[in-house]
Amino acid sequence: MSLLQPYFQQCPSAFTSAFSISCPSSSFYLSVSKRSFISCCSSQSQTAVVNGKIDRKIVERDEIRLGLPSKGRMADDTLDLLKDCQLSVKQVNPRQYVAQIPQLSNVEVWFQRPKDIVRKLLSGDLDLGIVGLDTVSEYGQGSEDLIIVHDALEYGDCRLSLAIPKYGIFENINSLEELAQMPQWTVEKPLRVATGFTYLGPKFMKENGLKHVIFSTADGALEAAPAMGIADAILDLVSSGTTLRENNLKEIEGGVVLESQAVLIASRKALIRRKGALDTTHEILERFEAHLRALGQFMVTANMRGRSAEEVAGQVLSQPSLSGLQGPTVCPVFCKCDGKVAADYYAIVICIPKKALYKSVQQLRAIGGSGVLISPLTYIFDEETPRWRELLSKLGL
Ligand SMILES: Nc1ncnc2c1ncn2[C@@H]1O[C@H](COP(=O)(O)OP(=O)(O)OP(=O)(O)O)[C@@H](O)[C@H]1O
Ligand SMILES: O=P(O)(O)OC[C@H]1O[C@H](OP(=O)(O)OP(=O)(O)O)[C@H](O)[C@@H]1O
Ligand SMILES: [Mg+2]
Repeated sequence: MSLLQPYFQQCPSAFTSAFSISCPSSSFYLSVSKRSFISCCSSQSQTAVVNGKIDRKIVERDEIRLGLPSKGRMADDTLDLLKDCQLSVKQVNPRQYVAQIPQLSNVEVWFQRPKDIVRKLLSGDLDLGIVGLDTVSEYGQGSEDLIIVHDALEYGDCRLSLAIPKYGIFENINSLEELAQMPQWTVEKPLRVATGFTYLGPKFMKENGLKHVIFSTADGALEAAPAMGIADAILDLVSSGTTLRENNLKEIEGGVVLESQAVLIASRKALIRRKGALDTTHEILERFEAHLRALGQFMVTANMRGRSAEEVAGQVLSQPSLSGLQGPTVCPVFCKCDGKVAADYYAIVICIPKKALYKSVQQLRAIGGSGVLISPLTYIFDEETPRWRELLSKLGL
């Protein structure tokens, strides 16, 4: 029953109809239906039952609502990303939960806890949001109304991973398979897993054939549960691994449920039905893509001797790390020799991946490049981002 507690507290009236508990032959699984999340939220949407299905009408409003994490480790990085994309959020004071982005006049920012962002997207109270993929997967429960618009915002990296003690009966257990085969787990005495992920946890165990498992919830400091004797294993987020190490716990092969980072998500209904939502999403997506793409690249200019622009371009393209985004830009550099204006060398401009910086400089030198200048890039706008095409196709547009 403890698993139900957090949801029950928020939503007592929805309790009986919203939750389903099933006890497959020898295990205990709990699932919380998608609808329960909808009914748990104080929705502004209007609900009707059409052909036995809930049809949620979209409530008219002029603003597009973007949910951002109000606290925790995602909050500052999210504001930094928006700022880097020239979308600074103007919040009058930190305790005010609504804010504006002057560059996007039709957008209203609402600061919420990450899990509430997902719940409010499902209920129609938000249109767009930024949270970790772990939160979307846990609280979105595969809802078709949630669309991942950008799946890699390059911060908030972590993984949802199963961990067990390094000591005692687990000393020689190093994989999920070995854990599943331990004779200790029976119907009467199942493997006890402490987690905040009560949807993804049971789903993962079921998919991996672990039969005798029981879950309990806790909101934080889960790593203490095995040493306290409350649980045998934990399922929690890991990034550096320090918390696990400091608590004598280890991850196991096959025990990663999900790799997560920050993502931009949207409500499908809002994108399709709310005026301006798709255009705003396009602009935010383009800005994110342009900024994140530029983060990984340097702009390189260099001088090269050659008889023609084609000859110089040919030399540059002969080097594997110098092909640039679409090939090199080659410009003649003119000088006056013996009274005649002529181009005897060329300036080249290319983008190179930051990872290949030194290799690229070596290759440029090898083909006679000199005066190599490296500058950071702020944005790379392509003709059209692949993610925008993907979004349109997910929406059937
Ligand atoms: N150790 C970590 N390293 C990197 N990212 C993390 C880590 N832990 C959590 N995250 C990411 O940050 C998100 C928010 O985590 P945070 O702990 O700030 O909030 P929360 O625990 O979900 O909120 P609350 O404690 O109010 O329920 C997580 O959903 C995950 O995507
Ligand atoms: O692998 P590490 O880098 O050590 O990070 C892992 C820890 O980070 C998260 O907790 P958080 O710090 O968010 O505290 P919380 O338990 O209050 O959520 C997570 O729940 C782990 O406890
Ligand atoms: Mg946390």
